[in-house]
Amino acid sequence: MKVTVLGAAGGIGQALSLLLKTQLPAGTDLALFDLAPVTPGVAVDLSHIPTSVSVKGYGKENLTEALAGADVVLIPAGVPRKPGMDRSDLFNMNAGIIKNLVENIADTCPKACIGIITNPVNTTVAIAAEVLKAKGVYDKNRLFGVTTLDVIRAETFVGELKGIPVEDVHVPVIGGHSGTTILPLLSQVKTAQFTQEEIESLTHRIQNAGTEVVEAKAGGGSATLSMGQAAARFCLSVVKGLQGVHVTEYAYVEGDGSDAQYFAQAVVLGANGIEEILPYGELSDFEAKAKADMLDGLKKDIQMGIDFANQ
Ligand SMILES: NC(=O)C1=CN([C@@H]2O[C@H](COP(=O)(O)OP(=O)(O)OC[C@H]3O[C@@H](n4cnc5c(N)ncnc54)[C@H](O)[C@@H]3O)[C@@H](O)[C@H]2O)C=CC1
Ligand SMILES: O=C([O-])CC(=O)C(=O)O
Repeated sequence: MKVTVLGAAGGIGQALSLLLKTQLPAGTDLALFDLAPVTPGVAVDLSHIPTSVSVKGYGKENLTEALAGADVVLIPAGVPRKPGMDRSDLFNMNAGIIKNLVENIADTCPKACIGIITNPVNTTVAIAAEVLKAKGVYDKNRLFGVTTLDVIRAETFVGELKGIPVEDVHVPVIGGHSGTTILPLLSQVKTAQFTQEEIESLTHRIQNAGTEVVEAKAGGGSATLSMGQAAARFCLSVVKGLQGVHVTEYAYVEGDGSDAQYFAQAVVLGANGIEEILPYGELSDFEAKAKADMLDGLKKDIQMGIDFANQ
């Protein structure tokens, strides 16, 4: 098994790589690629941790080697937000980075499962899909926008509010990964009941949790540590799936298109990536209205990615 991280020297990349070095199954090769000159040093640093995961760093001339034989590629390469910006403001900087990196994946490891972390996820996943299609290697069961952070935040906030252990909290989060496109389904939480006021304030907090971190970091970037944890959890689940153990995670994927072409929902991961997309079940009136109100925006985000990739 080989896992490659593109953007491995950044805030997310380093936290993620540390967690993968300590948690991937024994025998896994971990390849770290970034343009930053510190990248080989990050790999040497991690290589001193005594686990049976081998780590190698690759600088900007060695993307092909970093990707060769990869089973899973995680992409946190790109620019993060500063206070006052929306995720969509990152499009101009990050769209081209994703296009270029995914072209290289298509050429070098076209069968890899790809997890896109780079924002705006609503759009960058569409760019990646179009690039893979143009190269004739698109498999919708192997391309994911990583939305695990929305799920772990929702579970943390509900656990805190209700005073219940977070292990006992399960919150589906569907839709996309920005603002109102992030839709937590609090009506489906089995271990807690909410007043309408709590539903509204929790939904708002979950949708704005990224901004909460951006503002608290005061110009020093966005979520990196919680995102490292979220991406590690997502990656470990994909790896488990590839090894034949079915695991369910939420991710932004191409489904049946009944809501939007790409939509975050529960997916069963297996030996070929997505084995099954699970229905999200019945929504409360509040959730149904929130979904109806955000779909146009999500579709526009997706179209922007399609147009960019095909221009
Ligand atoms: N999906 C999600 O839930 C989340 C997504 N993000 C997004 O993740 C991205 C990365 O965030 P951070 O790690 O905080 O940023 P960062 O600036 O700390 O790290 C980004 C890294 O990407 C590298 N990079 C830039 N262009 C590259 C290229 N072409 N190839 C390889 N590496 C390249 C940079 O050298 C840098 O080391 C941002 O777009 C951010 O908005 C952040 C948090 C959550
Ligand atoms: O808010 C941001 O820019 C980073 C992000 O996607 C998140 O923390 O959910």
